[in-house]
Amino acid sequence: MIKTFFFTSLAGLSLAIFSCVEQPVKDENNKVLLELMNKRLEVAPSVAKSKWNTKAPINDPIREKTILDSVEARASRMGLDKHFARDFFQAQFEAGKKVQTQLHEKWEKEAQPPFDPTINLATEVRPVLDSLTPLLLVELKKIQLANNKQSFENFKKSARNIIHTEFDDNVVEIAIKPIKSHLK
Ligand SMILES: C=C(O[C@@H]1C=C(C(=O)O)C=C[C@H]1O)C(=O)O
Repeated sequence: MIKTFFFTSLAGLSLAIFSCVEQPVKDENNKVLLELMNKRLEVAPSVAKSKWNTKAPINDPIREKTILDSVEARASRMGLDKHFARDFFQAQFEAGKKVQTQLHEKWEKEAQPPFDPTINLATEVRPVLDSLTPLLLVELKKIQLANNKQSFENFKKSARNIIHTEFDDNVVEIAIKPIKSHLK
């Protein structure tokens, strides 16, 4: 009886210690990834403004291909699944383009004149996006390595908490979709 009690308590204690040590580490990984995804989305209004002024199309497949090719090469060097990396970045592009489209539709309705001062896409805006790429890849690698006990549903909840409310649920869903297959 005493022996059973002792072993049950020991098992309970080990479980408590294990969850205290393990869980925050994984949550922290997801938090950093989601914060970076949010930062990337926060650049979209500046991209939208610049394209509104210059009337450039929202979609730029050549620029996307350049980023994706470099992402694949970096992923391979890091031992990160290049298909996962590619899908993830394509999803970030789609989420960002959704934000840009929503803003252009709003400005269309409001007959928004060109913004002043003009923000230069190539020299001021895109470098911010490029600076986030290697940081996102490092966090993706952590997600790939984690033996995920955490469900996609939990990740989705964290995503909604961390990604700012100016980005609607649809934008969040688009951005997190490729993570689904990596969190059981
Ligand atoms: C952000 C831009 O708009 C779109 C989204 C991209 C992105 O999220 O990196 C890249 C190219 C465009 O299709 C851009 O043109 O730089």
